Amino acid sequence: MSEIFATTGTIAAIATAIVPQQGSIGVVRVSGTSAMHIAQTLFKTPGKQSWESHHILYGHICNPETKQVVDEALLLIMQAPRSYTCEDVVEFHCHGGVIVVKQVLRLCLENGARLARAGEFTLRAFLNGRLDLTQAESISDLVGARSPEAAQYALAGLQGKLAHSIYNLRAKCLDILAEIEAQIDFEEDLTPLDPKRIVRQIEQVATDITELIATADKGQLLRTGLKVAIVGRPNVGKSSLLNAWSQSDRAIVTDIPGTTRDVVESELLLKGIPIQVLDTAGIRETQDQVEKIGVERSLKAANAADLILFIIDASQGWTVEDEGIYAQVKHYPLILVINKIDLLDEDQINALKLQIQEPAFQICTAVGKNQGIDSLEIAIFEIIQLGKVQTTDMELVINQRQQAALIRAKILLKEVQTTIFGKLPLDFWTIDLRGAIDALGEITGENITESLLDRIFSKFCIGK
Ligand SMILES: Nc1nc2c(c(=O)[nH]1)N(C=O)[C@@H](CNc1ccc(C(=O)N[C@@H](CCC(=O)O)C(=O)O)cc1)CN2
Ligand SMILES: Nc1nc2c(ncn2[C@@H]2O[C@H](COP(=O)(O)OP(=O)(O)OP(=O)(O)O)[C@@H](O)[C@H]2O)c(=O)[nH]1
Ligand SMILES: [Mg+2]
Repeated sequence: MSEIFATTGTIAAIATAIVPQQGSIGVVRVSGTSAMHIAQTLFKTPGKQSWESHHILYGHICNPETKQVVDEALLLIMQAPRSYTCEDVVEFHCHGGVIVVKQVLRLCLENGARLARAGEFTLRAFLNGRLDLTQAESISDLVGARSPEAAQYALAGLQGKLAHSIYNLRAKCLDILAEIEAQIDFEEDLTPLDPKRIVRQIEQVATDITELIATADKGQLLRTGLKVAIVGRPNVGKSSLLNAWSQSDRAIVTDIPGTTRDVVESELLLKGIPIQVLDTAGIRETQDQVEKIGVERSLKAANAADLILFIIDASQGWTVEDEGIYAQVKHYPLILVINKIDLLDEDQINALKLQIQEPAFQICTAVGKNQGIDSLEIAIFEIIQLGKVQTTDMELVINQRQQAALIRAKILLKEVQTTIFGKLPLDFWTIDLRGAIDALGEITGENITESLLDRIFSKFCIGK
């Protein structure tokens, strides 16, 4: 057994974010058989207080060797199995900042604990049966959530919504498997299986799996967000767009072409999806050394973006320069932003629109007047949902690991159906069905390898 499976030993870590000279309270968490002993060694209470589970004690944390007081603090005791890890847990609630919590952690390490690895508290919670793997992953998502919506989905996962669906699907597969195996073992005594019914049952499971798979894109968007680059020739209103959209004065706006020299970033949320907006230097042929580098950076930003907002100045029409830039970026997901429409009347706008056939997604704005941001957001939403199953009514989202396992399960279920249609012997039906059951078990952690656990939990932060 590798070390990651070892739940022996008492672990300790700082559980709160540590920021020098900040944070009013800092928590050091200890879990394992020596936790209570460590607390009793380090924590001195005035008078008599009861050391009971789920009680908080007031006192002082002292260095047992020097008798020096390190902090005035609170101690929270949670005795096994009624704790996060299902082990004995004690928490020292100290004063914040870095110095005190580090001293307290060190005292714990000097008195019988070892430093916890990343995710080790949650790993123990998983190994001791408090959480399944999807719930453990949700904790990591909850801590890392970048929007309230993302946090809400993570919480749904923590409460077992996904685990529940997967258990149900796996149970259905197990029922089908049991029926086939009974048929193999007691062929003479049982009425023959109806292949059509089995195929139908498998189809139902596969359909449910497909629905779950469709939530992965949304999960991915909520987790990693979207990188959006604004590109176009100088003076079309790129920086004005960044400012209007992020409701800030992040970028400098002037009527001098070539104002923006470097990539300017701003973060915003669109229905819970974190969006990193990059304003770039206007693209043009230039002899200016600094501007040249800026233009290179613009193209690089466009390259690295998930989506490009290609912006033109409506009052100038679709120019040769626009055409040139468009040729360089048209193979990316792209929205054409026709800006400064306040300078045109309706007929002129319509004429311009007729002239521009290409990009499928076009919007008209006057970002200098704060107009059109709503249509931009609608267009973005359309482009990222394009061609995908509507997932808004699903109250859960899956991650890429879960998606990979579900895709494997689905492929194997299709194989089972092919086997049944091919009239192969019953033994053959069970092979891929077992494979699908294993793939589903990998999601919840019923069927899991060490290296997979290692990969999942090492992504956590220390103390979680
Ligand atoms: N101070 C502190 N806050 C925290 C945590 C923690 O470990 N410490 N958590 C950690 O991430 C989260 C809460 N998770 C927890 C889950 C279970 C138990 C627990 O003691 N459960 C027992 C008792 C329940 C009861 O009395 O009914 C149990 O389920 O048996 C504690 C915290 C968020 N806030
Ligand atoms: N009338 C009108 N003017 C606008 C609009 N948007 C931007 N402008 C003006 O256009 C000029 C250029 O705007 P910027 O946002 O600096 O343009 P840019 O594309 O970032 O320019 P560079 O950084 O030089 O590439 C400024 O004078 C803006 O006030 C708009 O919607 N309507
Ligand atoms: Mg600019």
